[in-house]
Amino acid sequence: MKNFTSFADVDDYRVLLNKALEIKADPFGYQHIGKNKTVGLIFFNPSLRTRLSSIKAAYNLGAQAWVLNAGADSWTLEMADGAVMNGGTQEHIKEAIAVMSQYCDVLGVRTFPTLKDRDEDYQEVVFKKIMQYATVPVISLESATLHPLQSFADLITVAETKQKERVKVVLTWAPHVRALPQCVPNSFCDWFSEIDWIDFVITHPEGYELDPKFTKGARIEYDQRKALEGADFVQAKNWSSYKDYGQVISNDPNWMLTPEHLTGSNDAKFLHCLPVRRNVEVSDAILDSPNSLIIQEAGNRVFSMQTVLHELLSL
Ligand SMILES: NCCC[C@H](NC(=O)CCC(=O)O)C(=O)O
Ligand SMILES: NC(=O)OP(=O)(O)O
Repeated sequence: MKNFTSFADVDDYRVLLNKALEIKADPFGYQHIGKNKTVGLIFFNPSLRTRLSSIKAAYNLGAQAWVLNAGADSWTLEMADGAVMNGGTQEHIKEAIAVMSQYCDVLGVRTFPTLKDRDEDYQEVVFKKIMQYATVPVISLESATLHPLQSFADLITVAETKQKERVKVVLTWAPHVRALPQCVPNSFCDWFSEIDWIDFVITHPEGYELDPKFTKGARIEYDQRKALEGADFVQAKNWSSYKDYGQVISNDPNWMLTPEHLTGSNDAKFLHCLPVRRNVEVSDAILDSPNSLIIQEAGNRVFSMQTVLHELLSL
């Protein structure tokens, strides 16, 4: 693994997953890996989990971490090649990333989608530019289209919780008050459609189909109840339309997950990447039930990041 930006960067998920479970069992057992190493973290949008779990992961490995909130903490960055910088932008991303690469051994980057220009978002224009100018390995802390550290943490959570060999995992769309990115569901599909011991089903209202590049032929069931039948795990998440890009084309409140929705499931355990809008996406009764894995899942963000850092700092 040279960088960590999607499932495709992982040589063998089984090896990575086993490493994560090993690291979780002995979090401080690999401190030689991070000795005298620095993890750089740059955020172009807000974060609670990714920021703090990344710092904790670096600490567990014996490395130091610094964080830059681009725009807020630094100069206003120019993204366009060939720009005449006589306006509001003060420093070009070209120098900024090259300079930050001087100050770390691995660089974590969070970008964001425009939700306006699908081509620009899905070509990962900003993220690719950063990768081009970085001289150290790059980790996606969530890009315009993917959130691999989240999906890896979700996989760790399912793997350590499941009670039987094969499990059914359902990704369900949920209502929301805003138009949200497709990163988390895209990434969940990118990872979970590849796991040989998972029967993976996606459910959403018609019109919310995700990019087939990420769903990779996974079963789509438009009837939410039917999709949830026999489910062992359910991950709820809102996303805006890919087809009618960035739009909220429908927002049926009946899609909000409640215990009643799960009566046909196999006592399904509940996942959500967080932050979650209570009683809009999911009811309190689900979030606060013993079947809710959301805090354990967020805890596993430390171990997904620590495992990835372990790989990239060992290069
Ligand atoms: N980093 C994890 C996901 C963050 C983001 N959620 C949000 O923006 C929620 C904001 C709100 O609830 O207003 C998303 O869905 O992609
Ligand atoms: N799940 C997640 O990535 O959360 P943050 O946006 O708070 O980092």
